[in-house]
Amino acid sequence: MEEEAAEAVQLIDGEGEFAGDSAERFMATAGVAGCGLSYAVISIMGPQSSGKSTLLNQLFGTNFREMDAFRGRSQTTKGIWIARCVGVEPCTVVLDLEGTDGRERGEDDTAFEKQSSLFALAISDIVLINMWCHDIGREQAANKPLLKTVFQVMMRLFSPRKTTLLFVIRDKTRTPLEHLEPVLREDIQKIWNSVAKPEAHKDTPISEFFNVEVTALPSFEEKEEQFREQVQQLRKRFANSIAPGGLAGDRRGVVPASGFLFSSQQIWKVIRENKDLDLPAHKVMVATVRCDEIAHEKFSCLTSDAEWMDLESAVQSGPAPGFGKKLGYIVDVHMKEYDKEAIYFDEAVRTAKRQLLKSRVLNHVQPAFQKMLAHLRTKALEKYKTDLNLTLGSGKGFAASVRDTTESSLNEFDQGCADAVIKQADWDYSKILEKVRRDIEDHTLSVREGKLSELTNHAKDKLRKALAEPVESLFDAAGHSTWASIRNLFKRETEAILPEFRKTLSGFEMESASSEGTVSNLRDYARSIVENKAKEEAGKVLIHMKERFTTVFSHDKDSIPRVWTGKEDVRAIAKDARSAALKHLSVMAAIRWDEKRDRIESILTSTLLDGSKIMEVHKPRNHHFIELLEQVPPKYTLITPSQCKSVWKQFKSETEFTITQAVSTQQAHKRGNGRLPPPWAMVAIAVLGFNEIMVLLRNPIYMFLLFVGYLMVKALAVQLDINREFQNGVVPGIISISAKLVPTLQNLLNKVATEQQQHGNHHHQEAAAEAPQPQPQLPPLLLSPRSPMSELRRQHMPFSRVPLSPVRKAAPSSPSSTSSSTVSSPRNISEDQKPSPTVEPDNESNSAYSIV
Ligand SMILES: Nc1nc2c(ncn2[C@@H]2O[C@H](COP(=O)(O)OP(=O)(O)OP(=O)(O)O)[C@@H](O)[C@H]2O)c(=O)[nH]1
Repeated sequence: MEEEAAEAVQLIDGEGEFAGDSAERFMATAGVAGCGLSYAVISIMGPQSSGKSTLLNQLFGTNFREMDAFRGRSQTTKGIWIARCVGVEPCTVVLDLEGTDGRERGEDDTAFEKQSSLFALAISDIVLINMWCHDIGREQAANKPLLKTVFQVMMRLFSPRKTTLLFVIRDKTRTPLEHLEPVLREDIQKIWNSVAKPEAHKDTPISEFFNVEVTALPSFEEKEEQFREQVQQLRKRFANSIAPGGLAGDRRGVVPASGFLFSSQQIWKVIRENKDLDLPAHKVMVATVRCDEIAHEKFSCLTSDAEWMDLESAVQSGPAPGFGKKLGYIVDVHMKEYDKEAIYFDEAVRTAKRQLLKSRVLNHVQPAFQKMLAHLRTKALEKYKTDLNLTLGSGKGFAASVRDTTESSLNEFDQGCADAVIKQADWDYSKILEKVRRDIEDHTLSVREGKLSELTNHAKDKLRKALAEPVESLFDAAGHSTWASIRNLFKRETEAILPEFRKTLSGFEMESASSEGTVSNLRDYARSIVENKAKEEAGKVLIHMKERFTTVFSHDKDSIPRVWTGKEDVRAIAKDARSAALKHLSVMAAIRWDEKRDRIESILTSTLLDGSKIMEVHKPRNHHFIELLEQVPPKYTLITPSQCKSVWKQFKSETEFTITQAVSTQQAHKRGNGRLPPPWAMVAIAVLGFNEIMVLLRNPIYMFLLFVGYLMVKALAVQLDINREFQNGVVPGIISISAKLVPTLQNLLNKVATEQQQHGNHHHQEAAAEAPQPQPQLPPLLLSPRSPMSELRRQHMPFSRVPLSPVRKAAPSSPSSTSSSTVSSPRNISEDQKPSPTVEPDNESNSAYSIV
């Protein structure tokens, strides 16, 4: 089917300017750009008004402007025009050149002719040379200068393409073509020979550069019918012209269709600047520019690709499933597009440009890949944390759990990375794999540290519970076997706890040195519990010594508080009590981890206890203390020999008064029991009071009243439960009794007759003075370090009737009345003051000092 005539547009205007805009429009509408290499370019040159446009329009269905036959011969075609042939396959474009030797430009203006001829030769596969039949063989033929120009400019093309020159003889005569053609070819050869050629092409035949074809047409004006018929015949030769054997079958150096316009423009530019036209270099240049353009276009397509934009935004918020597959596909699509369009350009150029495009594309998409890896990294670490917790929770060993969980997390990460990479890139994710490995290691370390410290703390707690309180109890009851018991306790508990700890540690698969080091640290900790407790107790040694002294001194063998009746051997008791205190001191003096027997107690006894025979402490002999120092390493010394001495001195001074009190109480008791008037007084009382005694004896009423009074007092004492009231202290006792006295009395009096009540009261007062006193109780014979000595003396003096309070008092801020000690604690302790019976010593006695 015949297509509509294609619009011809101007490619180069009459001024020699390249009409880029209209040419681009032509390329777009004619659809030439997408033809690849499958297109042909034909141009026609020849004298002005030789019917070139007419021939093209008839031959290719174009609409080049033709001269109106009735207006005379003048130039109608200015510059170069272009149109797509209609109905010629493959795609064929044809260029109509301005006629040569035209009068329009003047005789001398041949520059444009040369330039347009060179241009046509450079870009065309087939060049039609239009010539009048009558010019053949003529010396002054119009086409001779044209041919000369063609051949001359051909020499300016480096590595010229092989072009088909189709001579179209117009207005053929009766002379057959077979006779005309040899003449023409002879003319052509002559002209070729006459053209100055470079040395390299001096002997090159014309056939090297040109395929020369000849055809002849009858006159369009006179034999139009025949003209049309023969044109149709000629048209057939242009079908599949580029196929082997076709008119342009052996053409060379074709520029791909998409680069045709740019190539033409550049060639025209070079020609206009009168520079040498290096076609191979030009071809590379065209390829470079076009491949760049194609690559740029494909890159833009990729960046605005909807699928890519979706993927990119998806990966911002989390790992995108199928990332590598999707991205690989997107990249592939655009790279294939590039390949498709750039395929006909110079291979080296297009490959290089492809590489550049690929790098640019990969650089563009790589941040998304990195983002994907970052998500995978986070995911792997989270998975590791969760899985490790679960595995540890299932009771598996720590090291085994770490090993298994690390492997599965890293495998998953590796798989994720492998899915995220694309085949077009050789992205290396080993570094991030290394980072994940480090993340896992860091987390493992922190968990391991936490678990180990948890285990260690747990074991420490157990040791503390097992050792601290029992050790304290052992020190409270310090004696010969205290340190042996402590050692036994230590051994038993550490042997129970440490192996269990070691077994738990085995799950961590530590190096044996490290594991043993941890166990050893724990053993040291256990020792430190004992040692610290020993130091703590050593700080309170004075208090304990005094407690020990009091326990022994103030209580008998059955732990019953002593009543100092005068029969007791205070000296022996005091010595026992001091000996007990000294024993405590000797236990607390040093830490004994080894079972070797030491002489600390015997040295202390000989230097402190035995060395203080009378009244004052003798200075211990130095060699004893030196021996003591040698017995104990400094780190195990709790109380140094000099501190022992000082503590002992303080202890003695603070217990001295207790002994004095005991002696005083004994003397008072003795006096109290033996207080009878002298015999002469008794005789005088009997003689002088004989009458009163007799009156009393003779009057039964007096006897009766006396008896009733006694009963009343007794009843009151029972009712008020005086002993119990005084157990809470003297002042509370007095207050309580005075509050209860009146109601009790009233209660009693209600039972007795009114008259007898008055007598009863009178007798009660008398009887109360003589009523048997409750069992006398001794005051506590302890000196509190916070009680001033004068106060204690006042409380224990015979004229003081107020019994000491048995209440335990804590007085942390109470100043000590004693001299300073090198042992730190005794200033702030509380002291037990056990309930003691009151005592009524008659007078002071200094004889106690003979014992101290
Ligand atoms: N004698 C003769 N005249 C022809 C033939 N073909 C066309 N013409 C006439 O020649 C004149 C010029 O025709 P064009 O086709 O415009 O010639 P042209 O070579 O394109 O002219 P320019 O483009 O101006 O150089 C017209 O008047 C045509 O009628 C032909 O085969 N023989």
